[in-house]
Amino acid sequence: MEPVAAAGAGGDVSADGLIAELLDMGFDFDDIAAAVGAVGPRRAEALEVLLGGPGAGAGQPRRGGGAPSRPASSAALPRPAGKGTQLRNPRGRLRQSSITDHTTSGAGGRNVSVREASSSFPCSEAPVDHRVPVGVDVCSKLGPELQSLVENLRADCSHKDKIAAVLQKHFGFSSLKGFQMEALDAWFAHKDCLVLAATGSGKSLCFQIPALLTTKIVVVISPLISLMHDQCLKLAKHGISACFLGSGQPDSRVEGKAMVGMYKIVYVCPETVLRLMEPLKKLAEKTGIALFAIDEVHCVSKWGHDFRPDYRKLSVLRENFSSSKLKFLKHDIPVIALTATATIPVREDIVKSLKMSEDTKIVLTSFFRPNLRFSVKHSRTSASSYRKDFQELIETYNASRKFKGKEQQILHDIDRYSESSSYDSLNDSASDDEDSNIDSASCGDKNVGKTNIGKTKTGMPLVKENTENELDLYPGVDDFDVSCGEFLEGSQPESSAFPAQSNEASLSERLDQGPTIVYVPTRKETVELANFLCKSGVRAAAYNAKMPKSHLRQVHQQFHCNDLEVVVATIAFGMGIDKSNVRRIIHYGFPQSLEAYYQEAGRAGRDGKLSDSLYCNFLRAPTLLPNKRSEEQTKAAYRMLRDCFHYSLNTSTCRAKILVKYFGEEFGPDRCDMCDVCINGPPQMHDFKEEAIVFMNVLQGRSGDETEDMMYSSVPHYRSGRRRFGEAPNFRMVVSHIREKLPRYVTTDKIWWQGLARILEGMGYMQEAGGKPRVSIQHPELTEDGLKFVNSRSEEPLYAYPDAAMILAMNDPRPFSGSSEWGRGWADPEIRRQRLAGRRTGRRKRMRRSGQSPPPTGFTTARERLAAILSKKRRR
Ligand SMILES: Nc1ncnc2c1ncn2[C@@H]1O[C@H](COP(=O)(O)OP(=O)(O)OP(=O)(O)O)[C@@H](O)[C@H]1O
Ligand SMILES: [Mg+2]
Repeated sequence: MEPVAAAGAGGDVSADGLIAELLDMGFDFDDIAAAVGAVGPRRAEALEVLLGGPGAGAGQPRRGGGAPSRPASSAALPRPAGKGTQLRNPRGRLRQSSITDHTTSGAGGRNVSVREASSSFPCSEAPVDHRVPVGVDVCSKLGPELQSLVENLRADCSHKDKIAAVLQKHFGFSSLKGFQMEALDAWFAHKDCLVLAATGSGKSLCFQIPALLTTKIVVVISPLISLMHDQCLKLAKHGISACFLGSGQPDSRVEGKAMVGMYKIVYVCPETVLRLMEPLKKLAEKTGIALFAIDEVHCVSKWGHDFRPDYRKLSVLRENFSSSKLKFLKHDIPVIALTATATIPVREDIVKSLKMSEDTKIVLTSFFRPNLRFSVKHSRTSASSYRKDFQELIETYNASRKFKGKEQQILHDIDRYSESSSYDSLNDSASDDEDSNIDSASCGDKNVGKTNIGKTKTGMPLVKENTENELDLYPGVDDFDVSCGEFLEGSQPESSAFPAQSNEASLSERLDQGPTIVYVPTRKETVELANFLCKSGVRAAAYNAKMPKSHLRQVHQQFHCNDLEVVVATIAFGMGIDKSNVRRIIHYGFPQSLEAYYQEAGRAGRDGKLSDSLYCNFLRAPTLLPNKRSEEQTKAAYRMLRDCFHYSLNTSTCRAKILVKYFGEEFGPDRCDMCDVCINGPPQMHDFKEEAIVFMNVLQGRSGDETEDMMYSSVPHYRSGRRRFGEAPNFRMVVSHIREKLPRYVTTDKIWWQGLARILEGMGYMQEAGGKPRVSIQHPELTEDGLKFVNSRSEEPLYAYPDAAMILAMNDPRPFSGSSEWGRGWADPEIRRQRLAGRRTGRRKRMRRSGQSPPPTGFTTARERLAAILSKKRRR
């Protein structure tokens, strides 16, 4: 609403400012309208009128000594949308009355316009004033600008009353958050809106409330079945009818019912919405569609962390549901797009790809989550040193138990899944994010057995294909999707949606620290780690997209009922999951981007209480999970992975600051005072000049002299002369060379030098040869600036903070065994035997992976194996 300028000389504030101010002071709106109408936007005089001071005449003082009282006229104010205003539809469900002309364009809506809403403020009932003759409409005394202002304000008050009523009735909240109100304002104004707000901030209400304010339907596009399921269950608990549609929905009646407007909120996966264009047009004409909401909209962008090609096609919504295309529409059906994880380029991509209107309202809130405590734990152990890495977590849960460490029942047959999951290499986990896998597979081969996991129904052995089909096929009433296909208001009482709800109190007492989600990169690890935790006495379960839906449903329910202490999951258990008391998120292995990390970390502390987000760093550069990507996307994916790696190694900048900055936000306080970096403080800065010069010299083909003076000695450049390392020296070779040639660096291992390379890369002195995308430099090469620096022989120091890997390397120096020592080792028969055994194991593993049968075992030497092969041949 545009502010109306102060009217006339002596006006001390704008009219709307004054009205807002007086409303804040507690005066009644009609009284204010009368007063401002009479004296204009002058604070002192309007107050005089309101307080019945000199010249107020018959004006009734409203503020007495206490709180302002509601005048008699307030009886005529529009009532919140309670039972009285609800209309019964033919099917007997309660429907909310309309409040704006959002309801007028669809045939099913009741026509209540802004004017009609405002007409429930009878201006003639304004308090009597000597300047306002009895019986004269106050509004008619106002100028046209003030009149429209007053009407808008009245409509606004009406909206707010109705919103407050549905908010309280359905969700039990007393008020909307600022950003939620802004998004609703955009909807009232028929505008498209992009909402960028922190995880757990309450974005869902921005599209759920409109469904309750009109007779129309809200269509929500969501990427994950688990997420749609979660939200439908919640809505049912709040008495709001909802359903979800997708290829996993075998009950075609649900879709039919949804398309004739039987559910207030219809969740659809993107593929399905593209198929349903014509039925949706009919729905828009007959019942009306209030809003299209595209949740987790970062999936639209190729540059986001979770690109879904079908999301990109959702521009059809803006193209097809506009008043220019559908003549029965008075306004375009607004599109609201929501996410917590969009960097600035991703935001631009979203608006462009969805063809959102030019006047799209951008609602942006801080990404900072003040109750999340970020920290990184560095470990040199392998990712499977569960005992060491999870001891603390096990103790946390076992501390309050009577029988400490008692093995817990495993939710699923762990051996069965270990067997099937042994096929799950890192490669397979890439598709874990696609819950649609579950979706589509469930409609697949109906011949596959229902319960037999070890063998198929036909007795076929458990091979990868069978396992995958079988794991995803659980048709029947017990099916994950079927049972949550439709949620009628009140049809899913709290207890039936979450059967163990009644146990919550006692269980939550025991779970004094709340549940934990551990994210691991592969499906195999979900099972292995869950197994380990169960055996250590923790109530844990695995969750990944390839598990049976009945299992996934059980995990969901038990997690929500606090029956589970730990869920070990892949990214399939990420986006949108809303459980208030999750206290700890542990990333055991690298996420693929900081967006994914922030998204998953955002599952914690949604009740506002202090929660931990711990990240385990194994000091190895993470690898990119295979996926279909263009060259450009691969580069972007590497960049995201590198940002993630650098975040974990950072020792000097507040972690919350890095995260919000990543999303383009300036972090006001500069530090969160909670993360490990803020608490421990940065390490001491170090002058890396000497090491940098040695490293850069060696890169240039200089052999690296033992004396400080020779640091700059001009040994022939490897490109022009000795070509010691070939065109692109390998990092390991460079480091071995330094360690061999310069005794003072003999205990300084590769991870330290990699840290130095990161510092030099950050300064623009070093890069990966050939510009290849890498997470960590493997073939270091000096840039122009690097060459200038090393040749300048400047006396300037090179101060920097050592990163986490460098600190760990300094605290835990590793002895160096050069190639000469390796050669000497062969002379020792025991070392030789061990090395040969190691080689054999490696070869056997490689062969098994590539599907070949490994050579027979039981031979200790190659000679024995050869003899066995020869005798076999002879026998033939
Ligand atoms: N106005 C409000 N007052 C109090 N609590 C609220 C309000 N709005 C939402 N919430 C609560 O905030 C929690 C998170 O809401 P929601 O799931 O919509 O978050 P989100 O922003 O979509 O998060 P994510 O990005 O993780 O999907 C819910 O449990 C909800 O009940
Ligand atoms: Mg959400």
